[in-house]
Amino acid sequence: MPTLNASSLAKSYPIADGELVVLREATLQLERGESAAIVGPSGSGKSTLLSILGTLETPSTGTYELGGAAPFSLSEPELAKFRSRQVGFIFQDHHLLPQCSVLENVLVPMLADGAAGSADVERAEQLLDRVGLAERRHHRPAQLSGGERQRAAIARALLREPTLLLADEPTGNLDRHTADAIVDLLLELQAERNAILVAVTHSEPLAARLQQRHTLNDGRLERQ
Ligand SMILES: Nc1ncnc2c1ncn2[C@@H]1O[C@H](COP(=O)(O)OP(=O)(O)OP(=O)(O)O)[C@@H](O)[C@H]1O
Repeated sequence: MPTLNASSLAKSYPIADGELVVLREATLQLERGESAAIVGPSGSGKSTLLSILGTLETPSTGTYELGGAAPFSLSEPELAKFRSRQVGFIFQDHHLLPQCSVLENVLVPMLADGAAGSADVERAEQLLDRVGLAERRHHRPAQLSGGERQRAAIARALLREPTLLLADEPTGNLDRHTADAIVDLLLELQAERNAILVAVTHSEPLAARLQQRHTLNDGRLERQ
């Protein structure tokens, strides 16, 4: 069984005169260490698929297993713990908390289990060192450049050594040079940790560097 095993995922939302079908058929299988790009036109369901893989949304039909577990059969509190341990999220807009320092932001994934301990702080500091932000750990996100904020977001996503890294347009707000450096860093860290990476992107340079390429068209996912 592959580590990530998504089979015939579909998602629809109720609307006034029936239902809106956003995802019709998405099947995706990835082993640890593998990466996939999800490309497709705006509104084709890419973010919806990513939300299901990240267990933030439940599919209407289909099955999903990650690391041998079936997350959608867990209770809500168990699912929240599963998600914080197994999935790291990187968004286009970094989603860092503006009132917290970079170090505090990197520790946010520990909050699902209560407070962060001294070993967590040590790991967060090592990660910040690894992403080149050691000197910036007590700064607020507003004091960082766009590329530095994305480095902090990558460190946060990796803190719990998740099985799955999900990235939604991770280079969307960056210039080409900064974007290339962020992709380099992301792929290096993914390889070091043997994690799965799934990235939704309109960026051809990013998609070209991932192993699998899938296109979503009108809610149907096809491997190319
Ligand atoms: N909670 C919701 N309720 C109703 N419709 C929704 C909901 N979430 C998404 N949709 C609709 O589902 C469709 C697909 O949205 P989604 O954000 O997954 O597309 P996308 O491919 O990621 O688009 P983009 O590239 O523009 O971000 C859109 O028409 C959107 O309006």
